[in-house]
Amino acid sequence: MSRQKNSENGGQGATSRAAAATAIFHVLEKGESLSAALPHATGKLSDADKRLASAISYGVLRVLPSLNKLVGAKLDKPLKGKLKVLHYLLLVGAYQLYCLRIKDHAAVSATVEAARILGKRNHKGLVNGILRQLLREAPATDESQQRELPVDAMQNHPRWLFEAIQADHPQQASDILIENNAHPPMWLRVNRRFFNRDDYLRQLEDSGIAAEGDTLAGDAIRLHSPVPVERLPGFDRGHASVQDRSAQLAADYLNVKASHRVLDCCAAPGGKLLHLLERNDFEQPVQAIDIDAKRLERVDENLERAGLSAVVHCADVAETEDWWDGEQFDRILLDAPCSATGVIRRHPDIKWLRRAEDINELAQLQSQILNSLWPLLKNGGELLYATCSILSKENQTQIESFLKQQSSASLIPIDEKQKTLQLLPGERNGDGFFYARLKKVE
Ligand SMILES: C[S@@+](CC[C@H](N)C(=O)[O-])C[C@H]1O[C@@H](n2cnc3c(N)ncnc32)[C@H](O)[C@@H]1O
Repeated sequence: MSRQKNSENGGQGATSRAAAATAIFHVLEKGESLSAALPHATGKLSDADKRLASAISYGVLRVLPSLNKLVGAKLDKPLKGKLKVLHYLLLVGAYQLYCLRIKDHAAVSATVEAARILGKRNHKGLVNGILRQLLREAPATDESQQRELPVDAMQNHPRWLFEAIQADHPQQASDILIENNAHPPMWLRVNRRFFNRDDYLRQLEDSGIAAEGDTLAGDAIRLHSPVPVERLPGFDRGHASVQDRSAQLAADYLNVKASHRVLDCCAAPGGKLLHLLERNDFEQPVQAIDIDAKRLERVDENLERAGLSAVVHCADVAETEDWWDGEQFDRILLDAPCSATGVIRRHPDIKWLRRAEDINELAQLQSQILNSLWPLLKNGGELLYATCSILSKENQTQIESFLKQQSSASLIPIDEKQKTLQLLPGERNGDGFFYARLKKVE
């Protein structure tokens, strides 16, 4: 893996290295997601330091085994207990030396100083010694300080996941593993209420942001390089939102009309809900449900930013008696809880947080939710089942067994070639996603 461009000179910024080590510690030792651990770890840091801490922690989790091997070989004995955070700080140091364009001396001094911030002043010598050993053994090859981290895409996945991907996608497995370690592009969704996509592309061009539209997802724009959202024209007024192109296809496949009574299950943080509302003036409010009150706050924020509204319930969607008023729906979007194995390039922590046994449990939960929702659909109505998984147990196999159980369910093919749609990570530059369109027949 070659180095990412990074403008930070690293002369200061020990706090960002300490924050990255702390966030990684919380993911790997406490089982927190990186998106939850980072805000805690970075707290009051400057925006630039937050960005650096984020880039380092995401990067370390992408190539964790490669870094563990590199650093582990330099330690006389493993760092355990209260010293474990130092192990993660060493990974943070090694990641900078191998994968970021930060001058060696700046990366080393900021990382050594971070040991003090982490309360390990007595171990500054250890951190310094190991990072300098790494520098000696792998001198940078040219003026750009290029140094290659030996990365084996398979090795950078847990074995169970490698085997599951291999079993479900034997032809594409090695491409999937490589994509999972890549940096994902930034996709936008243009709000049709304000602009068509060509207008917004022109605004981006005027702002010096290079971008292009997707051929299938009509509102999707891919930026050639990611930018902070504040740079996006009209972002604070809801003119555009960040959403992967694969996720944007839900708004097409749900096949809604303004007259429809629509239910969005598992709706937080509201990406697909907002897309539906941006495109349609529904005659009745869309109902949106999620079990997670904290994540539902994001739905409220997103609705407010876009000046749109929906009826939002905090409930377990499978416990329909707790929230359903008894009137059936024309359309149901079920964006089911899943392994998220299609979005590993965006959330590399998934590789280390998920366990093999989670997949069967998730498949059972998805089946339970599907079966609980089916009676809520009108005859002739449609349910769109979606996951950001690439594993068959949650996708094709799940839908096949549902169709066997529910005689009133039939599949509407995605197009003339495919009954359901399994997108793999990186396909058309998008995330891994699955869609099945189910219709209720009498
Ligand atoms: C893939 S995310 C949904 C993303 C969302 N549809 C969007 O487009 O922004 C899955 C959601 O399912 C929710 N969830 C999980 N189990 C649930 C349940 N039993 N009832 C309701 N929501 C659930 C989670 O809280 C999570 O927000």
